[in-house]
Amino acid sequence: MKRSQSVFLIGPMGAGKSTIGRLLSAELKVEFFDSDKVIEERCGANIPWIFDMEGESGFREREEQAIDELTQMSSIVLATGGGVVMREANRRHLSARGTVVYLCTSVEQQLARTAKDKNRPLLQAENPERILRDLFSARDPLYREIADIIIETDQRNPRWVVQELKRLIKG
Ligand SMILES: Nc1ncnc2c1ncn2[C@@H]1O[C@H](COP(=O)(O)OP(=O)(O)O)[C@@H](O)[C@H]1O
Ligand SMILES: O=C(O)C1=C[C@@H](OP(=O)(O)O)[C@@H](O)[C@H](O)C1
Ligand SMILES: [Mg+2]
Repeated sequence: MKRSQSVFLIGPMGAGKSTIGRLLSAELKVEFFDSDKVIEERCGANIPWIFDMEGESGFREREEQAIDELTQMSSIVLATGGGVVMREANRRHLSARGTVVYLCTSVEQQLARTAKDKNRPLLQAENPERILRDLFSARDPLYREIADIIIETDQRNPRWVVQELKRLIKG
C-alpha cells in the first residue's frame, strides 16, 4: 500500500466499485466513500438531474472537486465513478495518493448488472452495449495506466473479490 493507506477503486460502470468498496471498507475497518454519493449529497440532487441541468461537463467539474478532496483523506476506501479517468488531474491524484485497484468486467456483465438501474444517464440510450464498448476503448488504457492492482470480477462474487483484494493489498 502507498503511504496514505487509502484504496481507490476504478473501472467501468457495473464493475462493482460501489458494492465491493463498501464490503472492503468493512473488512479493512476503514471509512468508505463513493464519489458519486458525495457529489449527490453536496448537490442535493441525483446524478441524472445533474446531467440534465448541468450537462456531463457540469458533473465532471463536481467530480474533479470531490476526487481532489477525497483522495487527500488518509486510510479510506473510495469507489469512484467509471469516467473518473477521463480527467488528467483525477488520474494524477488517484495515482499519487493511494493504491489504485482496477476492477475489470466484460461488457456483457456490465450490461447485465446495469440493465435495471436508471441512475446512469450515459446508459439511458437506445444501444447501451455500443456505448459501453466505446467507453471501454477510450478508458481501458487509462485505467491500466494508473492501476497498481488489476482484478477480474466477471465470474467472481463480490465477497471473493474482497478477500482477494485484502490479500493483494496487504501483500
Ligand atoms: N462481482 C459481482 N458479481 C455479481 N454482481 C455484482 C458484482 N459486483 C457488483 N454486482 C452487482 O452489479 C450492480 C452494479 O454494481 P455497482 O457496485 O453499482 O457497480 P459500479 O459502482 O462499478 O458501477 C449491483 O447490482 C451489484 O450488486
Ligand atoms: O462511466 C461514467 O462516466 C459514469 C459512471 C457512474 O458511476 P459508476 O461507474 O459507479 O456506475 C457515474 O459516475 C456517472 O453516471 C458517470
Ligand atoms: Mg458506483
